[in-house]
Amino acid sequence: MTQRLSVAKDKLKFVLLEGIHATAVDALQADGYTQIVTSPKALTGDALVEAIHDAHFLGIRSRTQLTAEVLQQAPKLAAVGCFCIGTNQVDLAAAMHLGIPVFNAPFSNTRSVAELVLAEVIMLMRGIPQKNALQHRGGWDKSAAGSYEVRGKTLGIVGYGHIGTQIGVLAEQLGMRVIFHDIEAKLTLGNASQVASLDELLAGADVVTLHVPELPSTVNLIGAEQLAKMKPGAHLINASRGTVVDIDALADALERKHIGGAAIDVFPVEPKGNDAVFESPLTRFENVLLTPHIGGSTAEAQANIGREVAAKLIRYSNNGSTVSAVNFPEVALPEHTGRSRLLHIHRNVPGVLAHVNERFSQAGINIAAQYLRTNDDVGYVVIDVDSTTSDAALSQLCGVPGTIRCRVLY
Ligand SMILES: NC(=O)C1=CN([C@@H]2O[C@H](COP(=O)(O)OP(=O)(O)OC[C@H]3O[C@@H](n4cnc5c(N)ncnc54)[C@H](O)[C@@H]3O)[C@@H](O)[C@H]2O)C=CC1
Ligand SMILES: O=C(O)C(=O)COP(=O)(O)O
Repeated sequence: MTQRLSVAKDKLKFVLLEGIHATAVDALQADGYTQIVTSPKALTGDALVEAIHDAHFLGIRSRTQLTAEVLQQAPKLAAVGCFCIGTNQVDLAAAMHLGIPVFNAPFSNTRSVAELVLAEVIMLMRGIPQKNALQHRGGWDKSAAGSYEVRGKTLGIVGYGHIGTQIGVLAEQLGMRVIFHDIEAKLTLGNASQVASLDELLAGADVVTLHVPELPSTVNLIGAEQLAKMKPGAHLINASRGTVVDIDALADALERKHIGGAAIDVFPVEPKGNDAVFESPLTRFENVLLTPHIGGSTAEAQANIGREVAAKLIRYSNNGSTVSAVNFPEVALPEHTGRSRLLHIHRNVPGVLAHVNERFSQAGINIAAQYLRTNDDVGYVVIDVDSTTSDAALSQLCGVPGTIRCRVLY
């Protein structure tokens, strides 16, 4: 049956920043959404607030910083889609308290990162970055000195999640020995083995590659102390987040030639756009492969991410489902049942559901179905009622103490 949303699809505004792939626009249009504003750039400050002040849905990638202050200035915002893996650029707690679920694409670009890292392992072990730089200057260094096969060498993976595991599998196919360190006990794939500590990994690996999220606990995870524990001449790869490595300490370790080379894709401060200047203490080292945060930037990954995150925003908009939201109670919902559906987001204080049910009962409103999930801070309840009672139901629902947001979906 045709679903009639209480707000027509052509009244809902989607703002997609940072050059999100056209597959996202295609998916939204195919579902009947017409108000889609796109921008190739990340926005900051007043420009960001101006762009999203009347948006119902917002799509970003890794650069747009959604602070509590910014989110508060987007009163209509119903959900955020991060068209990438990392969600550290969003104040997730603030979004949750404002009743805004945040979705991401947890694995659409993992293969792209894994392939790049694998290529970098080989490039670093062969000393290609410095040979390439020399040759661009007219030099010629045909020599086997400092150049090694990866077969039989040890790859140390820090963070054995979606990306780390794929790299482990691919590296073993090249004949590498794989060890990893993770704060969780993990199912090991292939012949990989989990070592007891970060120190043990650093002491045993010929190449260390980082695949942890940005968290308070991963800031400067690799600093001077950790670099000193790496084998002399070993290589470091970081395609996770810039804050994970102390760049000055890395520059120092490279200067002293304790570290043989590095491949760095992410930086503590990244240029705001392709027309901005890149500055880093690492630019002076020819044995460092520098890339502009393109680990996940392939045609395949971006097209898949566009479809995947757009589908999550569409499902939340059409149906209310929060499955796979990263900051919100996850409620899985059946498709449209021919009744009216009401959404209620509330502070998770005792008695909210009792209040809802008491109010509905007193108003003579029959609840056909009710779905509830809570986390420590917020609750999300979805209620299906007979369509003739939806107005009365909404006014009861919005009067419940602790309400953050309430609306009729259809
Ligand atoms: N350069 C790029 O373009 C891209 C970068 N990324 C970054 O890569 C990160 C990792 O991605 P996934 O593998 O998908 O994440 P994931 O969540 O699947 O895996 C992360 C792993 O790190 C582990 N971990 C967390 N803290 C740790 C610590 N202190 N020490 C050791 N292990 C720790 C977790 O237990 C988990 O197993 C993302 O959070 C994102 O920031 C992701 C995609 C593209
Ligand atoms: O997926 C991620 O977390 C990334 O870092 C990729 O970010 P991007 O979409 O290329 O800005």
